[in-house]
Amino acid sequence: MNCKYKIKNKFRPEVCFLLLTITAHHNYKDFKRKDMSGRRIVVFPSAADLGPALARLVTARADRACQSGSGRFSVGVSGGSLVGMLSKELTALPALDCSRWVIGFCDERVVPFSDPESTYGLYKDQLLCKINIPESGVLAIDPTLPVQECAEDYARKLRETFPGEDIPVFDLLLLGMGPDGHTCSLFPDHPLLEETQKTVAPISDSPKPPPQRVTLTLPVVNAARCVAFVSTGGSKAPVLKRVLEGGEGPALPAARVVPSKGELLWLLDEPAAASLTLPVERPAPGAQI
Ligand SMILES: O=C(O)[C@H](O)[C@@H](O)[C@H](O)[C@H](O)COP(=O)(O)O
Repeated sequence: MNCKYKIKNKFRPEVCFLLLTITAHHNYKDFKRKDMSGRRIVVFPSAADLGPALARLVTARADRACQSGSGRFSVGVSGGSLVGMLSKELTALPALDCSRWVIGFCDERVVPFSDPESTYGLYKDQLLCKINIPESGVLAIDPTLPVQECAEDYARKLRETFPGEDIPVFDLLLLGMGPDGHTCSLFPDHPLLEETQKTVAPISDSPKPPPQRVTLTLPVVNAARCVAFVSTGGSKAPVLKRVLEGGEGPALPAARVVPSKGELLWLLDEPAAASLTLPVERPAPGAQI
């Protein structure tokens, strides 16, 4: 068969139409998965089903980051119920290599690490002591400092960890959301929601105890390459509807997480998603999200 015929045959109109149809279907599927703001809402039957998918997301983004220019994976973690889920799922993975990971805290309570309220303390016991992350890869606060100085010291640590970046760009931030719509330690109607200069801010009047905390500010959260909320349980259903589908009054803190360039994922279980009416994804068991 001469070359000319081969080329002619390969690009027969029906072949082109088939290729175009497949490409369009793939793009439509991808477009359909993301709503207009590039946000994806992924719903799992239960928190037990969500956990392994979260671990797959973290390790997939870690692999991607470690193979990128930086050669490392920077992830910010939150407290609350995420500590147990993330620790359980990551420590269950065989041969997880965290040697090039950097773990920061999206927010932290200014209490001694031995205090059961210390997010670092909980992660240290449940995760950090069980993975091969170097000590230099864990960005913990100095809880012995007064809250203002503690925030300034943490901002310094971020500057050193993300040299040359006025606003540190994490590869992945894992956020929770309270029943009042707070995330990190950014609470409804709090002046910190308007903070645009600081990367880390102190708060001394947290409505969720303990009162003294430090938190990443929205500029840092919204600079991340990927932000994934993890929210489970029926108690979150009403506020999730307001955050994801809109409602009266000023935007709640979780609704103000709109990454400027990065991806936004909401990982929910069915009880938390029960009040939603907008399109969501329900992945097959074991699917990569
Ligand atoms: O340290 C904290 O308090 C958290 O970072 C906080 O922002 C948490 O993510 C939400 O309160 C949701 O917590 P739950 O998932 O436990 O409801």
